[in-house]
Amino acid sequence: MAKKKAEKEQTEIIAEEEEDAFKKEEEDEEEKSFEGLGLEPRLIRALNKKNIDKPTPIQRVAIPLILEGKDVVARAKTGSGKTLAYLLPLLQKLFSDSASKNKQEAPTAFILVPTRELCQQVFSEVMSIIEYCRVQLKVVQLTSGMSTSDLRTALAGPPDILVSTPACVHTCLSNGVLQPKAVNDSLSIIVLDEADLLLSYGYEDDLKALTTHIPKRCQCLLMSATSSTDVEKLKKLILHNPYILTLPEVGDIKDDIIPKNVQQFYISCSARDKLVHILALLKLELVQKKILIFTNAIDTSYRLKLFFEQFGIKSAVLNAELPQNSRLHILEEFNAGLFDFLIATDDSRPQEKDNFEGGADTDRKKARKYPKKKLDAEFGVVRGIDFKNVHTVINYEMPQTAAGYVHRIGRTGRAYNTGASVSLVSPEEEDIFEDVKSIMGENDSRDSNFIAPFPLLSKNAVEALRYRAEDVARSVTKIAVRESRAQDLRNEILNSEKLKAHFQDNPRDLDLLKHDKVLSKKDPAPHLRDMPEYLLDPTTQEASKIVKLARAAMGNTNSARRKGYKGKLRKSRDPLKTFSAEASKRPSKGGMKRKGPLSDAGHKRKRKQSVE
Ligand SMILES: Nc1ncnc2c1ncn2[C@@H]1O[C@H](COP(=O)(O)OP(=O)(O)OP(=O)(O)O)[C@@H](O)[C@H]1O
Repeated sequence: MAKKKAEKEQTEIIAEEEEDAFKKEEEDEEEKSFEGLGLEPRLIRALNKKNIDKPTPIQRVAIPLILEGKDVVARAKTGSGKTLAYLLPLLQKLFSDSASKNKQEAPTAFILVPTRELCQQVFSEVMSIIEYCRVQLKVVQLTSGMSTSDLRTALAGPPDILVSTPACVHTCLSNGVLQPKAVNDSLSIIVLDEADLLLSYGYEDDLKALTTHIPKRCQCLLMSATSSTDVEKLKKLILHNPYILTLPEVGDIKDDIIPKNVQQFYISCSARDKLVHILALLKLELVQKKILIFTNAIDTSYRLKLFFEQFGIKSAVLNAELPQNSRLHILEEFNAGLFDFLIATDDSRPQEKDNFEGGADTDRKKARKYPKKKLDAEFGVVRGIDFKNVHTVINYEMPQTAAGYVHRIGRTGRAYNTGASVSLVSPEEEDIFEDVKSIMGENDSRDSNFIAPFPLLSKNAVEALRYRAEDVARSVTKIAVRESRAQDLRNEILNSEKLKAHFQDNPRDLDLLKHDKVLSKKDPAPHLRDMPEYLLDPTTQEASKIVKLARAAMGNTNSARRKGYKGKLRKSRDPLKTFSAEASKRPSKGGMKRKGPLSDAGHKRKRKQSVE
């Protein structure tokens, strides 16, 4: 009897402990949810509609602090969700302010970004949330092409949120469209997004002109992917409130800025052989779509486009030379999944200082070695642009700095998605590749940033395509490239005006023009478009099949993407982690941590049952 009583007591204690642990887990879970961060139901419903259900680490830390009114300096990896980290609390504040709003003469919130593309991106993001929330907030974006009367019209009202580059705000202050006193009276929150770029894009004077009018009570937020002396400078320039917080999860190590869920690979080959290698990657489908290819020069991107066309691969180019409306449209179409291959040239910023601790000097030296032409100071193909659902980034040419590399590969593996990057490295690019490797960490540390040789492409597969690739490459002459580039530019300039007018009337309409249209007059020859079986190396064919299976398993198809489906890569199905065309010498590399066979939820249910 006594034994039975003791046993019962023991069971009760265990049950209580289990219950406590369960409660704590539930509390932790709640804290990890958007509700637990103090966001209001309208915003959470809007997030659900966008298929966003749980906050990223930066959002978890930043949102409560911003809601409390703290100044925040947030440094977090590319693609970690910094935009929503400041937008959600900013909107919540404006929702509650709008109820008690007095007559204002200037916007309540400024969001300053370094490029027009980012203006558009942030503007669209704010608009989509506001629409889902069904609240009456006015948001405007300013672009440098706007006349004084356009600016005056845009700011009439005034809007609640202004999204702009610092230069446009400065213009408005100088020409009286914005009154300094009104700014001082109305401004209650200012965000500097991609803060590390604002100074290197030459906005220092514009920001200085604005800071004198920022009231002391104004909450200031600085968001940045890298830490740099420029961010420090900005902190001193803009942050009034002495309570400055650097988020605890962000340390000073370089790992912090490199997405861990991007598997990085390289292929060593001569500069000349890059064409046949990239052809093999795409034609044999060894990398998953959508694919963003980077080149350092615009001519190279057209050369690639013309080359791909001969093999029936349709792609679009994106560069600083194209008119702004075309660029925005190309980005929107690519993001909507209307085409799968985008060739971007990101060589347009002459004065960017990419600062990594320890890497800055080398980076700058390298950058100086390659003089750059100024094309459009506000254009940023890479920095901060949210290319949606890019699974693979290919560096056809290595970027000129290690920081450039990080920002390029940060275009994949965004938020909770996974991705891969493949860099084609010629002997001339070994120096920069060494710099990149030194930032990524050493080979033997086997950490997730390690860049591995690409495992799926065998030598035989490359050789089988060589004859065709070289033959086609010869036909893509410098003259052909120049003509196509000029023709494309002429078309895009004409289209740009059409796009402008059209978008004014139909802001959500995308399917107007095709940017992945063919440049050459010749149709691809059937023997190039459809690779004959005998040319396909059996090992690589096997690899290709597995990549296709993985894509199907992940739901990573065009139609699925268009429906907004976000496939989550499972490590076990990822051929890059399980397969090697060159006999599997390398063990697979760790990417994102996967949950065990029993998910947290499963555990919880089981435990609860045992308690009951
Ligand atoms: N909590 C979340 N869950 C899932 N997806 C999210 C979440 N938060 C943001 N995202 C998505 O992740 C992508 C990247 O977000 P965002 O552009 O804000 O990253 P970032 O940190 O600003 O990157 P960068 O430094 O490159 O600008 C976007 O498509 C965004 O919609």
